[in-house]
Amino acid sequence: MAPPDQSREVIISAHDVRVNFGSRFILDGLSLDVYRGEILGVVGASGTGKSVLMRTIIGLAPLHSGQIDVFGMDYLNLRPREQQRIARRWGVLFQQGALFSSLTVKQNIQVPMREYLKLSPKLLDELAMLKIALVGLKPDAADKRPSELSGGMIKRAALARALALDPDLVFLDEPTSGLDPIGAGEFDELIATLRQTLGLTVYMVTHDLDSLHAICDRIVAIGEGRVLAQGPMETMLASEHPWLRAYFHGPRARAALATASNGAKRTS
Ligand SMILES: Nc1ncnc2c1ncn2[C@@H]1O[C@H](COP(=O)(O)OP(=O)(O)OP(=O)(O)O)[C@@H](O)[C@H]1O
Repeated sequence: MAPPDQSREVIISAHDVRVNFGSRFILDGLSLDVYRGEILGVVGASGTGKSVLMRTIIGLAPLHSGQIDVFGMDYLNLRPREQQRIARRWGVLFQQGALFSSLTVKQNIQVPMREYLKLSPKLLDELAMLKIALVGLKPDAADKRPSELSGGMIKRAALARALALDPDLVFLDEPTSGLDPIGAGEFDELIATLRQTLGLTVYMVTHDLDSLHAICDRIVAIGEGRVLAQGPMETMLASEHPWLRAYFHGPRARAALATASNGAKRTS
């Protein structure tokens, strides 16, 4: 494994993380670093614990042992008030968006704002409309409920909610799953643009090889409860691990690689 990069600021540092449900350890000695400003892609076979790791980092799944620092703080062992202060510096896009179905897009975006900020209704509306524009939704999406939105619009609305508090860090759980290739490509571009313009650090769980090629600076491959490999795409392509070979050299991977090197449109 590559030595830690001392020259870059570490935003998330996970060390020897173990997470279990009953007698089964999903994560068993996993260590990784996430650097400021990077887009990190987290990959692994289905059920290897990618979502569990993301949820553990943000305190939604119980850590059995190990250490996780976020923004240099041992988040899980802070007092609730300090945890709140840290948590408002990140936004989360859960799988399927996880929007409140009874609320409009605007109201969904305002949920974290109401929790953390004391603002007038007028300002809350203005801020929500700004976020809606930021993620490329039309203003008329504001008053729609999730059931009235397409899959791509739901992802954008969920991203707008993740950005509600101007976070430094966003967690994205399979942001392009369920989108058609064009929609997925546009969503990748949006993430890359937001990283650039807002200076975000992006932690992205994904199965999408096109996304990995198109926008990820580094990739972490998870399996057997730990990190199998981490580094840029070249490191993944050079790995001899059987799962990595199958994943990064299979037919879908070849198509994604061809797409990336031609700068062409995605394949389905
Ligand atoms: N609350 C829970 N209780 C018991 N088992 C759980 C719980 N949450 C997750 N698991 C188990 O942990 C394992 C890892 O789940 P996780 O959702 O992290 O996988 P994943 O790598 O994200 O998979 P996918 O790529 O399919 O989304 C699975 O076997 C899952 O059933």
